[in-house]
Amino acid sequence: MSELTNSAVWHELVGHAERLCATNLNELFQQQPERAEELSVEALDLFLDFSKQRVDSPVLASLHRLARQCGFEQWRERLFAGEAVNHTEGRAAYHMALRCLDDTPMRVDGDNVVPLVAAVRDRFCAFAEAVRGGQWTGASGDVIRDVVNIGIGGSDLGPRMVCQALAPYCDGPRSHFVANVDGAELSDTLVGLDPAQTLFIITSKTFTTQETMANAHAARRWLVGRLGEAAVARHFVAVSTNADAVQSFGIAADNMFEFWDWVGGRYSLWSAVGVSIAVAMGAERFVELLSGAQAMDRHFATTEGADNLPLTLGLLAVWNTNFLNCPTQVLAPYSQRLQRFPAWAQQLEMESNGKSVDRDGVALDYRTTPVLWGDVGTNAQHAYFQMLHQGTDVNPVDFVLPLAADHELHEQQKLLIANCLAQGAALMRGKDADTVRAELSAQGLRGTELDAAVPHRVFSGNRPSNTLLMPRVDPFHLGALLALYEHRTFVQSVIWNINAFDQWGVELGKQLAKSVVSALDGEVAELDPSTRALVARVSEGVGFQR
Ligand SMILES: O=P(O)(O)OC[C@H]1O[C@H](O)[C@H](O)[C@@H](O)[C@@H]1O
Repeated sequence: MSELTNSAVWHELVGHAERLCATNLNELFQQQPERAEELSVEALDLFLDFSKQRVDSPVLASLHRLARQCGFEQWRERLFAGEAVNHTEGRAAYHMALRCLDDTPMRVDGDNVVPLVAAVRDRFCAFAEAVRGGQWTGASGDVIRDVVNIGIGGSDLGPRMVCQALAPYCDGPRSHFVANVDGAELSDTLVGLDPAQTLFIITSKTFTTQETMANAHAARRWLVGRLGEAAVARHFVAVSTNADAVQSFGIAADNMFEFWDWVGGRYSLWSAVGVSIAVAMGAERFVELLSGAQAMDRHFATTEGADNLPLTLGLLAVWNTNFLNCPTQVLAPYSQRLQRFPAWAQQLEMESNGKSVDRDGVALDYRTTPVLWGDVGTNAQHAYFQMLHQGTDVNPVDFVLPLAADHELHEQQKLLIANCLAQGAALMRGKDADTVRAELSAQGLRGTELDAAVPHRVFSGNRPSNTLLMPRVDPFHLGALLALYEHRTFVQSVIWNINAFDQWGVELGKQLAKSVVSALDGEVAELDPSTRALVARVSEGVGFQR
């Protein structure tokens, strides 16, 4: 047994879960009439209602004791002090320094990185403004109309999601994102683009990622084939920590924006990785995004206990995962603008906390991250919400609801809001057999027909959810929302005693992809019999042509 699962507070929480098994949420509201007011927390106009979670005051008190026992305050201090919390890579996880917009020193290995960060930000923001203003032109003097970010994982998901979420603020050149090594994405993107008016931003922390390099070289060939080699300097810039690889690719140091190894890929949209955002919506709005995140950092770093929003969200997730044994966690943004938010959060959460050994490498005897998934409401209601309401597993939902619309279709906004609130209510309340029976009887059903119909229409209810209200999807509040989820992820990692900032689990597949490429090229490669047989089959021309 681990120290964690053997601790008194862990046992206490297991006991609470057993106790609450017999109580449903509707009863909890009867026992605690002020529950809706009491089980809520607000920061920066983000209002979290967690009264529909299966918790009561003793559970919350134990969860906060668990956080103390796991050294939450000390770990938070170490994170904000720039210590090497990512110990398997010997690095800090200091994305908060990227959104430090004042002179507060933030040190990594004794060096204040804030001036360095500000200098690079000034450079890439000035570049973004020059592209937007038409001072940075293509090789033939044309204004840039289309910007293509080529990157994958953290070098894609963040900027792609932000540009979609803040589309109404994007008044610069059109932005495009290419991630997949499947050439279909790049080919489709290039259709209709004029090379003379197109700028490529090659975004890769390592500048060695196979997919990004393949797409970058293909884009380079496309451009050089039309405008000649000399045009590369005006049509390609890079964002990376690897200056040598950028130069070998043929991008001059002047056209590279750097970041640092203490910025994890999935935490990097705040760095020069966000240059595509700055080009799309302007430096001022990009800085607004940063300031929302910085405000959430301050809230997280300085607010104690139950008033701390990311801490609350993190502890609720731990409760649902480890004590109520919920297998997955659903994200349901009720906002078309936030369509890519679940994809971004998937990398954030599952790449950070998808671990099965603790910080010392010892196998865990408790679960870490559940599967995180979801899509926008109301679409998701007409797809998989059936399972959320009546399936055998209980999957807690985070409803994220921006209130103000940025369009004139106010009646539809009302419908959107109503649907979001109704889904949380339905998951919680359910509908019992007596109610169903009465409804069906009123419709004239009788006897065996009635008996047969009832079970299919019963909802067990008692299914937990959070409702997170935000005023609107604007740069400041989006920044705050994203930082909230980043810190929630960190809180969970502290409870689980795992390193949230490495991702060794993605390496093996990358290595094996190289072996498979060799095998497809007819070279000898060490492969298991199953994969060798598949290679032989695709090489014979079934669905694959060299
Ligand atoms: O930015 P890059 O170095 O190209 O990395 C892109 C992505 O690929 C890696 O495999 C990691 O799993 C991600 O954390 C990273 O964001």
